[in-house]
Amino acid sequence: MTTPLLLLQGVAKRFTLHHQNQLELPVFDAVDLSVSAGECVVLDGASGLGKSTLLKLIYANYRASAGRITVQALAGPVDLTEVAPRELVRLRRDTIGYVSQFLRVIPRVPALDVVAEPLAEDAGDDPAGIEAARAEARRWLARLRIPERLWHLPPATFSGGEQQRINIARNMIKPKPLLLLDEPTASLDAANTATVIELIREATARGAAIVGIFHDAEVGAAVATRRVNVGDFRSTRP
Ligand SMILES: Nc1ncnc2c1ncn2[C@@H]1O[C@H](COP(=O)(O)OP(=O)(O)OP(=O)(O)O)[C@@H](O)[C@H]1O
Repeated sequence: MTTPLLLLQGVAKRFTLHHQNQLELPVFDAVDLSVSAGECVVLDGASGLGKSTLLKLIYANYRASAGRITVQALAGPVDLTEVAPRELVRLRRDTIGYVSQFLRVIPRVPALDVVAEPLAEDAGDDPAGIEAARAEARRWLARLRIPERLWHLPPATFSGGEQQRINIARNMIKPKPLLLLDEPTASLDAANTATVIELIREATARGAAIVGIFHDAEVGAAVATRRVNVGDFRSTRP
């Protein structure tokens, strides 16, 4: 059996609401989940059950209240529940990708460079590497149908769907072993949704492990290799 790329063992999550007399809001009692290379696990469950919370735990945006979250990084396994900040930055650069619904706009940086940045960063000062990163960014922008006249403008004024496509390109351009997708097609039209389905399938085909949330049932069905209901990880319903 191959080692899973991502392994959650007994993961619990409670939020403590400090402005409400330290009220405890339990979300997960015990999450046990293993995801291997080439799998696309689609998270199901009614609104508020904890789908986004689970992705944020895996991305280490949220701290688990108990349990272990192990990811296979280049240098070996890492427990995300006790990772140091500097190691987390490295993991997010090389191992864990996260596509949220919204682009965090970087003022004054043109779309082409926003998309090229993850590859350009690895190229350092090597001009050929930087040009290769920008060439790859052009391919992603074209594939996601961003009109060429927008490539040299900062995405702050782009439409919701255009910003979402820039976000997808930026976060998928560098192939990473683990990819977390939080409704990547929420604002996209049919043609671009179809392209994103292709991109997700290509990522699983190259061996990425993917965990995703898709409110569009057709998209979820098109990409899932397995479905998991997050309601199974809690004893109480909200
Ligand atoms: N930062 C937070 N502080 C307090 N409570 C939170 C926080 N983040 C999420 N929650 C609570 O955790 C529960 C799960 O929220 P989450 O966003 O993960 O649900 P979801 O299944 O993704 O919902 P939806 O499908 O509506 O997006 C909700 O009750 C929510 O209010």
